[in-house]
Amino acid sequence: MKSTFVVPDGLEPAQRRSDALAPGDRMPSHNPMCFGCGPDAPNGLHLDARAGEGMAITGEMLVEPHFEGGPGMIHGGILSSAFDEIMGMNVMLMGVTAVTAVLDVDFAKPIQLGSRLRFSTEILGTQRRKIYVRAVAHLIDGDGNSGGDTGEEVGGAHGLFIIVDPSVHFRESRAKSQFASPEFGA
Ligand SMILES: CCCCC/C=C\C/C=C\C/C=C\C/C=C\CCCC(=O)SCCNC(=O)CCNC(=O)[C@H](O)C(C)(C)COP(=O)(O)OP(=O)(O)OC[C@H]1O[C@@H](n2cnc3c(N)ncnc32)[C@H](O)[C@@H]1OP(=O)(O)O
Repeated sequence: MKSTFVVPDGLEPAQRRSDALAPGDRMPSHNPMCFGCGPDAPNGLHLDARAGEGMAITGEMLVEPHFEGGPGMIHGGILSSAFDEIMGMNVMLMGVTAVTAVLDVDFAKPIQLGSRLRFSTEILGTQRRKIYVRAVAHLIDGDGNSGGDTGEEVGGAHGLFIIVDPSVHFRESRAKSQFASPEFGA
């Protein structure tokens, strides 16, 4: 994978929260209408994410016909959104609220509509409020074999997430959401 994103040396290891989900458990959606993970978002990605070992998680999604960019191909913004979402969900393992400051995506290979993608993502470490995350996307083979990253690697990403106080960060916007829960300052 090619990237110009710089991960600083000397990161602190990220700490998994004591009550984090067990490996293999489905990661809950943080908002039913979230474009990335919300089950009720009508045109959303419907990413299905599972907790992994350590500071890692995995996720899967189907490249639906309405995710088209070039003829028969996924739109680059859709793949970017999927990386943003899956890395954001990864940060949930730490039990903090963080927002994306930088998203760096390597569109390594074309991805056709109808493909199934498997994401693997891991928190690399932290530095004060900064959380560095790395992800890769593989095709799942046509037999539905999602047990491992056996398919072709088609993309990669880095994310820099910044820990925020949700009661401050979402103070003005949360009234616009039907689903803002108390931790967002409701
Ligand atoms: C879809 C939205 C979901 C939101 C989720 C939130 C909570 C949900 C709960 C659970 C989450 C579960 C799943 C999440 C799923 C998906 C996640 C998607 C996340 C998003 O999609 S979210 C939307 C896009 N996102 C934004 O809407 C952010 C707009 N933005 C800002 O709100 C500010 O910009 C902020 C807060 C980022 C920083 O502002 P600030 O004032 O708090 O902090 P400050 O500037 O002091 O930076 C502190 C340190 O970060 C370094 N730093 C900052 N920016 C940098 C950059 N660009 N490059 C390199 N370093 C940077 C500084 O250099 C300093 O570093 P140092 O410690 O070394 O000094």
